[in-house]
Amino acid sequence: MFKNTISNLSRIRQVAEVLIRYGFEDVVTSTALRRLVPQSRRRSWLEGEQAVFETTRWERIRMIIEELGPTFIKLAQALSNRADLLPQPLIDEFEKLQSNVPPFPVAQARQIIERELGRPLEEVFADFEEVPLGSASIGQVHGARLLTGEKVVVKVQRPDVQDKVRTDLSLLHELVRLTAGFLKKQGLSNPQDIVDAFERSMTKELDYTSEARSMEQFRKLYEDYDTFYIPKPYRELSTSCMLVIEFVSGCKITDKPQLLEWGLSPEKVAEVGMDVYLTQIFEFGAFHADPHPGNVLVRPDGTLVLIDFGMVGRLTKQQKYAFAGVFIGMARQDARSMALNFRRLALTSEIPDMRAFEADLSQLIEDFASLDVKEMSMSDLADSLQDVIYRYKLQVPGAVFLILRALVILEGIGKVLHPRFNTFEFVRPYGAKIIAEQYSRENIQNEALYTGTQLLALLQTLPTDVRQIVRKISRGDLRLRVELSGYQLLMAKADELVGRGILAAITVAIILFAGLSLLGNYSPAMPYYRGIPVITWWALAAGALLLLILLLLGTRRPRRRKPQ
Ligand SMILES: Nc1ncnc2c1ncn2[C@@H]1O[C@H](COP(=O)(O)OP(=O)(O)OP(=O)(O)O)[C@@H](O)[C@H]1O
Repeated sequence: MFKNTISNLSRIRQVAEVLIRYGFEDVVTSTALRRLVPQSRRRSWLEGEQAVFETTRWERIRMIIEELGPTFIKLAQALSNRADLLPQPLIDEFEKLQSNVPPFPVAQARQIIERELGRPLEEVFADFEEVPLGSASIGQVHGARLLTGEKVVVKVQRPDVQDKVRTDLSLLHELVRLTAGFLKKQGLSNPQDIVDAFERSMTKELDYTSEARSMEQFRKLYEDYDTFYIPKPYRELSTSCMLVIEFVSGCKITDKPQLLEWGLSPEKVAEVGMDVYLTQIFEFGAFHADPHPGNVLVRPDGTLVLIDFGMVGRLTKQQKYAFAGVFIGMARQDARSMALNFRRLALTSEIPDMRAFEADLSQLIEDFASLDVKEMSMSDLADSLQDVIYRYKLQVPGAVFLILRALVILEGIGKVLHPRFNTFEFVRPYGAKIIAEQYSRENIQNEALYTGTQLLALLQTLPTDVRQIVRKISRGDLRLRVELSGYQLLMAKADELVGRGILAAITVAIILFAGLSLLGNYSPAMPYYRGIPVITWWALAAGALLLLILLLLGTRRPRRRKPQ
């Protein structure tokens, strides 16, 4: 506890120092510097960081995040598709956030490897490359060769990264708690949920055994594919902060000159890439969530290789059908079906104003229908769908955002390889497949079996439950406690409705009685009718009519309001 507080405090100091160094405003005032920075360090900051002051505010925010380390970099990357929350120039900067950060010394990497293996490095590896192949915010990757001769890569986590991320996450939780009111006003109603989800994904990314498990799962799913390969993890040499994987050689998928030199068709490579991804999303419901070009390699024989399974998205079968249903609804220009599938997809199925929601989806369909297929872009569609999700505060599974982001990245890759690349042409056949799968005999049987099992469970417990109730009734000690939420409101409403009903009944009776009697029997010569002056009957009828109008106005339905 004490240790936590101390590390939190020292991290707060570090964060504050970085913020002050880069300045909150476009110019760092010398007064602010004088007050906050000791004389000895003031000059070096001003001289050493001169370039900082020539940058824009958005660039400076990106630099601050880069300097604050892995947690903030990953958070900014996760927020880089929230166009509803962040200004576009900041999103552009966040997209530049490179995972390439300077490597840490190889001596430290060796130390970590030996600690994790529990023996000297030479007892496992015949060679170990000193210069890393890549280094990112969480770890770095070294090439190596096992004593058995196999070429491998060793992914080693940065020293203390787990502690640092834990401290940052606790700071983030605290920050969100303190600013919840402000964030709510900015339209972010569930910041704590966002941080929770982020914490879950960071925790997974920090556990390399979870990455190894995902690789094994995907290797199994794709074992029959000869156009696609996933390298093998060496589980016996891996721990939560060190991962040994089979080495694969290949070029980046976007390296068109290299593909052409190998005699491969870039268009074909793009097709295979898209196919592999769409099967992950629409068939397996589990997908590699970070398909940036550095993670998708191509071998000289054209086989596609995916590396880095640190972030994997998953959809349940029902979520998968609902997600596909949104796309199918759109392709069929059916806003209602799109809306219903969105509702199935949302974790809370409440959509306050379904009609307005459907109207907005109709508009979205119209906007896209007016485009030529060539003009359609996945990134525009992803923006529009995300906009609808945020506007109606739909709590859709996080995997949905990951899919949209992955499809946008893939579209970018496709366009590099194939000038006329169109994501929608690839997605279309999957729609038909999904419909066929959803209504397959097997699925219907499974659904029926599930419902049947539920029913059976109910029938099994029913006789006992009924017997118990009957016994209580016969003993006279059955008590019912009914709790209704909004009971008071309900009763007040009921009172009001009963009052209105009686009034309406009386009014209608008077109108009928007075009106019909008068119309049937009235003659101008008649001063009285049934012993009452005719003028009184007229007054009664007019009063009743007025009452009826008032009643009708009172029961008028409130006007539908569009959510903001
Ligand atoms: N199995 C492999 N075979 C060959 N090279 C690899 C392999 N795995 C990783 N690399 C190299 O190491 C680099 C970093 O690997 P990886 O993407 O797994 O690490 P990371 O820390 O998650 O990085 P990032 O966040 O940038 O994706 C890759 O870009 C690639 O050059």
